[in-house]
Amino acid sequence: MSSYRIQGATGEWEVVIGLEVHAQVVSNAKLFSGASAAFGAEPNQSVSLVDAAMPGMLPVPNEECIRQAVKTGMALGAEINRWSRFDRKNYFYADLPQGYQISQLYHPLVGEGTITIDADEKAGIAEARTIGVERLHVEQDAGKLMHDQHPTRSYVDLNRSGVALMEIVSKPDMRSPSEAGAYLRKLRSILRYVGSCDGNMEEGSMRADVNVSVRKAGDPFGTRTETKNVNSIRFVMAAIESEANRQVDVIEGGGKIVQETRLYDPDRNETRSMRSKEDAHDYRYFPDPDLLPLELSEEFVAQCRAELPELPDAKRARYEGELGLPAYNAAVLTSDVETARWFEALLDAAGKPGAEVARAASNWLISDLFGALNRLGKAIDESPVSPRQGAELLALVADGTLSGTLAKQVFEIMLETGDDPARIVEERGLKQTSDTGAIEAVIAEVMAANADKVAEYRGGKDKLFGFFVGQTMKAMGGKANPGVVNELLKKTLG
Ligand SMILES: Nc1ncnc2c1ncn2[C@@H]1O[C@H](COP(=O)(O)OP(=O)(O)OP(=O)(O)O)[C@@H](O)[C@H]1O
Ligand SMILES: [Mg+2]
Ligand SMILES: [Mg+2]
Repeated sequence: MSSYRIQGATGEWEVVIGLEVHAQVVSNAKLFSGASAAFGAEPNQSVSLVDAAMPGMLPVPNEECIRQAVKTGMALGAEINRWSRFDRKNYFYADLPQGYQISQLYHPLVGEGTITIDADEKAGIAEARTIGVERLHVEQDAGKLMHDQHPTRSYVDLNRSGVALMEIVSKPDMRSPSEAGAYLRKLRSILRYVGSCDGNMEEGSMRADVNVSVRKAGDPFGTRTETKNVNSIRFVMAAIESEANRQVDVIEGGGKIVQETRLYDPDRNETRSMRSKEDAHDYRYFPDPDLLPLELSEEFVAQCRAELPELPDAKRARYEGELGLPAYNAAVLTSDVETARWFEALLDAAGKPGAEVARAASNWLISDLFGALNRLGKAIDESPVSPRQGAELLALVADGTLSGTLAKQVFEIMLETGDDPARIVEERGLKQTSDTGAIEAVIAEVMAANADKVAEYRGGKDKLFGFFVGQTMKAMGGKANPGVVNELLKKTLG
């Protein structure tokens, strides 16, 4: 269990967190209409008669959206309900032309599953934890109101109206802001592996409703508040922290927590009441009469399962086991699907090498390539160096053409010019030399110029060996094979 506690006047408080995540489904068309679901179109350019709720229009479920949700459910290790049903959730708001949202309350598409979060000592997560997922259902998104386009009017953009969302509801299993952060990162990673949601929180394609309550350890759960539509992991963590502290203050001040919807204000780092229980919506849920229940055939379910890619936990275990990578490398390389893809393309280009080369490749990717991408402010799928070029560079190191130092120089030139490493080595004469005659000649010069140090070394000052290596390498412009230099120095110095 997490050791995260809030210190109040009356003792320590435990924080209980449950997250409802809305994830926009990757699909060409919307959940019940053929209009485009793409982000970034001009306002109201992707609106069909169904999305605008014209009278007499009938919804038709988009099989692709259902497929994405089923695959996501499978990736969460959840039960897939072969029979589910759509319900109308009725409420009145200007961004909702139908006057109701088609959702699934009573019979969701996906039942209970789990998400495992890793131990993270720095974040105070002592050991890996399995967080329960209550359900996953599909529903329609609403449109977007714009209040900043005109001094006295609000505009509505219905492009998002009817786009498919997956609502993924966790159990109240998290106990600290860090655990909530880790849960969201892991969920986002899984969604991206499956390809069912791009997980882009800035563009709003993944957002979280944050349910928080506090209690003394061992007590029953307290009353929760729900902070709606938080759009970054950092804000989710901050909202939990501030809301939990607020609740402790209220309770210790003799007050009561009311179950209510709140909003997080990042500028003031506080949550504010949006609507309280008294004016809580009665959504008057009922089965949508325009839609038949969803019945999934065995073939459809089997096909979804067959399409499921290797998922982050399995991939990581394979990297550690089959490829023999250190645990840290395996974790870093699998945490995000683009990185794993790049790494696997690198291994493919290297001809599916054994453990030693795989490890060298993983180290190079994590330190050199990530370092460079960081500097350039680029994501891995925008890397100026391709996996094939990376593999070629690593091969030049493996066959002794390049030393580690030279490889770094060549890599810098690759980043600048986009050229292949072999060509750079050829054109700029950056080859490492193992020519013993040339190296011996340089060693002789170095020893002549440092006769005093040679005497000290021979008198027992072993530490000086590194000095001679350094001098020799420097005199050879970094191009000598360090193995050969070491060997020859040992022989010559005695
Ligand atoms: N005492 C509690 N403290 C913190 N979180 C809780 C507590 N009880 C329930 N939760 C969490 O609150 C969330 C409830 O979500 P759910 O979708 O079931 O209902 P809802 O919020 O009432 O409905 P809506 O989808 O309309 O917002 C879940 O994530 C659950 O884990
Ligand atoms: Mg909910
Ligand atoms: Mg809710």
